[in-house]
Amino acid sequence: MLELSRVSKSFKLKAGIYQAVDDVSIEVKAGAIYGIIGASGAGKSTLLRMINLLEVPDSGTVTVDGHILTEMSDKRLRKERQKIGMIFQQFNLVYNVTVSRNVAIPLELAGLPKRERINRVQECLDFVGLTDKAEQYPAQLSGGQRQRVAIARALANNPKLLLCDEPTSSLDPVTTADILNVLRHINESFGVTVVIVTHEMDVVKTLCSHISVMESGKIIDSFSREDGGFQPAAVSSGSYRDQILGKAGEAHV
Ligand SMILES: Nc1ncnc2c1ncn2[C@@H]1O[C@H](COP(=O)(O)OP(=O)(O)OP(=O)(O)O)[C@@H](O)[C@H]1O
Repeated sequence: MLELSRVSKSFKLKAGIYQAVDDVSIEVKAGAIYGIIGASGAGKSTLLRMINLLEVPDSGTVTVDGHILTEMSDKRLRKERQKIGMIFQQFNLVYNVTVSRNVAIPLELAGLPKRERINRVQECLDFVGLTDKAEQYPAQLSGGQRQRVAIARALANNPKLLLCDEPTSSLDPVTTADILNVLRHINESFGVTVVIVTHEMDVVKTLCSHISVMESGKIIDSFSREDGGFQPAAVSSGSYRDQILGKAGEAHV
């Protein structure tokens, strides 16, 4: 479904070049919920943003659903991006328009006729349980409700892939559990592949079938709980693997 092959990204800072992502390769199978965990500054968000080319890699290739995004024209890329939804820690809603308009915006950009747009907005708001908030403004909603609007917006164009950048880091534990359930429901109901970046151990523990640990711009460990088989860590990721799996290999999702 998704393949990052030897992607790197550096930023020019006053102090010099900073290597945020360093020669990373990952493969995400269709239908997976793939977690990327690591400390602040490890390069997780930069890596995630390279999947839809919000951040253009310096080198390496990004392939989504058989299409090589890194080789596409801008026009083609805009089209392909419609198949990739994204949600953020700070929701990134448009605050001066209503909830329903927020969800409608990607449909307008995709050129969907008005009647179909209205129906699709309603479907998406129904799915996240916010039908009654359609004409409210984001500022009138709680954090969890705002993230639900962002999820509805991300789902509007029926994406095959949903990218989640610290989606629960601004939320309390109860609301976090609630949003994780919505993400699981999207994965199970629509077969949407989910890639989630987080520094919260509980998020990957409860949600993810595959996990990569990131440190200093590199993936230092990757493992899966799906088939009970775990690849040995290239470099020990110590507490992450142990805490996620319990004593290595014993825990199951
Ligand atoms: N646009 C940018 N310009 C300069 N430096 C950047 C830019 N984006 C990210 N960085 C730097 O790259 C490093 C990795 O950032 P990134 O946000 O990918 O890490 P992260 O693991 O997601 O951490 P966090 O959870 O704190 O966001 C950080 O040191 C950050 O300051």
